Amino acid sequence: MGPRNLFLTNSPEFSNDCEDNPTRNRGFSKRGDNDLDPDECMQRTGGLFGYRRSALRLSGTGYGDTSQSRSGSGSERDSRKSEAEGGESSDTQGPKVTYIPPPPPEDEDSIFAHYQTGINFDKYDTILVEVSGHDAPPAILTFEEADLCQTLNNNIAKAGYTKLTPVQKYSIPIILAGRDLMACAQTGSGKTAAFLLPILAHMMRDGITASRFKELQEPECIIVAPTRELVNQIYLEARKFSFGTCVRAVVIYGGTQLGHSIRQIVQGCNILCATPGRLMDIIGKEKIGLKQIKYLVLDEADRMLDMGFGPEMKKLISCPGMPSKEQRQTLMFSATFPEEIQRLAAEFLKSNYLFVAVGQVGGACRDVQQTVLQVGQFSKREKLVEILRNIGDERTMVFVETKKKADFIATFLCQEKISTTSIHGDREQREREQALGDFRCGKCPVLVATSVAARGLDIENVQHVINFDLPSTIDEYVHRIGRTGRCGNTGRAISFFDLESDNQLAQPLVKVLTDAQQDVPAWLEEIAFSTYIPGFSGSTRGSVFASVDTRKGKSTLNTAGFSSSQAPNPVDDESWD
Ligand SMILES: Nc1ncnc2c1ncn2[C@@H]1O[C@H](COP(=O)(O)OP(=O)(O)OP(=O)(O)O)[C@@H](O)[C@H]1O
Repeated sequence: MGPRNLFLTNSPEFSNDCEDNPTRNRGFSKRGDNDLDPDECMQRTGGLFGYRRSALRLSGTGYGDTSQSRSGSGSERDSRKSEAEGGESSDTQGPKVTYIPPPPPEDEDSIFAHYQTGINFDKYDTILVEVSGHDAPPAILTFEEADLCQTLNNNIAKAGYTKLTPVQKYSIPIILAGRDLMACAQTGSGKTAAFLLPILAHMMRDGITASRFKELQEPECIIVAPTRELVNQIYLEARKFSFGTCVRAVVIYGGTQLGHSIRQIVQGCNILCATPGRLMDIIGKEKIGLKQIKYLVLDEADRMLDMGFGPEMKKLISCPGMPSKEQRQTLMFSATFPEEIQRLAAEFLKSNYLFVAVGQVGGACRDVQQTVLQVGQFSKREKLVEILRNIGDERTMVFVETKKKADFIATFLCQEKISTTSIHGDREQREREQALGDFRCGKCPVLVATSVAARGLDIENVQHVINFDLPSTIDEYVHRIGRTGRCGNTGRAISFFDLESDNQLAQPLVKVLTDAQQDVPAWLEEIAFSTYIPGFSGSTRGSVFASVDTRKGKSTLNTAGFSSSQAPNPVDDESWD
């Protein structure tokens, strides 16, 4: 039997993958003493199905050293959603995790390495911005107006930032004014610096003293995000902007040795970047005290508050010592913010929080050229290979729906002599980081990923995103395609639309394409029309596509400070609502 046949027999296209209930897998598990990767726990506890190795053996497939060795780190059960999470929940049973991530490079050039803004960076200025809530401070137009300290200004310059992005123009003065904030801005438009810079400015103003070794550290700021790779990225940004200051940022996440996390913390910790599971474990071990918390940041906030992570976040804000919402500043950022999640968020925020929406809430980045192709399940692999051969060596992320399929497609592409690696929740953390590293440096220009890589990851030069499988929600689609077209650069997204399984997504997809001024195929419009649900607000399968702050009293401005009635609206306002 040739390799192709081998794959056919293993093919998820022919198998009936188990689909888990997303809530069953995550966020509700117990915690104890041992050092178990919460993510793996999630998969184990997810199903009362025990701990098994994947049936898909990859040895001898040519998938090579960039590939997945099956590590026994996860269960074979693939879940459409649990995986997405890439998730972190917490639990503490299972084998001891010994992985210690290599320390990031310490030299200044590496710390400040950055990629260039793209040709459309200046177009950000024309995007409409809505600010809702009372007494919002005016936007700033330049970094100088923010009046940050000299060290921060130096770091901003070394990072290559010369001009503020819209979300930064509005969020920085709001945070500097001490207000709570929910901010929604398109993917790749600089939300990370929008919260890091004003927090650091406050810390400098308050005269933070150098942290020292203590068994119990009391950070001033906690930043949580849904995936390990994302918190690590946020940490690297925090380290960059705090360079040369007394502020010490620390990162902790699942899949790494707990002892290593503790050692990082006890050396001093002002800003703690963490995935929820590891954070709660560390708090439980009394290595982190919450009394000094002044800033709580939820990045990818809609994800952090949904059914998967929401309970964990609630536990966090009710932990002993955590200052009440009146006593701390709570900041939430995302590119998508479904209305029902906005309502949940109110529990975390002061009642006078401000809401900043840059462009259409939940809208796709306009710098991404989106194409939707009708491709049936059985033609997808052939089409993928055809597209990848045309693309050549340009960096491409291929999203699939399940972990098993990620393994399968990555292996298949390697067999087709397309240098590929993969990232998903069943891979060991070491392998995940290796895969990301190989993709970042171009060693493997194709990264096959589940939704674990959909949010937040900022990788230079990703020119293409291919949705081999469309995700189950439109918000997920927006995040996935946002891995390209970042910071004013252009990118392309190609999505395979399967008439057998994707029709529910047609209507919100047409809306996202239209809002981003993309061509909408006639066949897709027809499907959207035939599946039209009156009153439907744009999303599918449980998530609602928000278009506004759920509260009243908004004012609409563009980044130059014009009201919406004064400024030309570049967006077709037609709504499915
Ligand atoms: N003012 C700026 N000038 C130049 N580059 C910037 C500026 N602000 C941010 N960047 C760069 O733009 C890239 C994207 O920023 P960031 O990752 O914060 O986007 P994001 O809005 O959080 O995206 P996502 O929604 O995908 O999480 C990063 O490489 C960042 O360093």
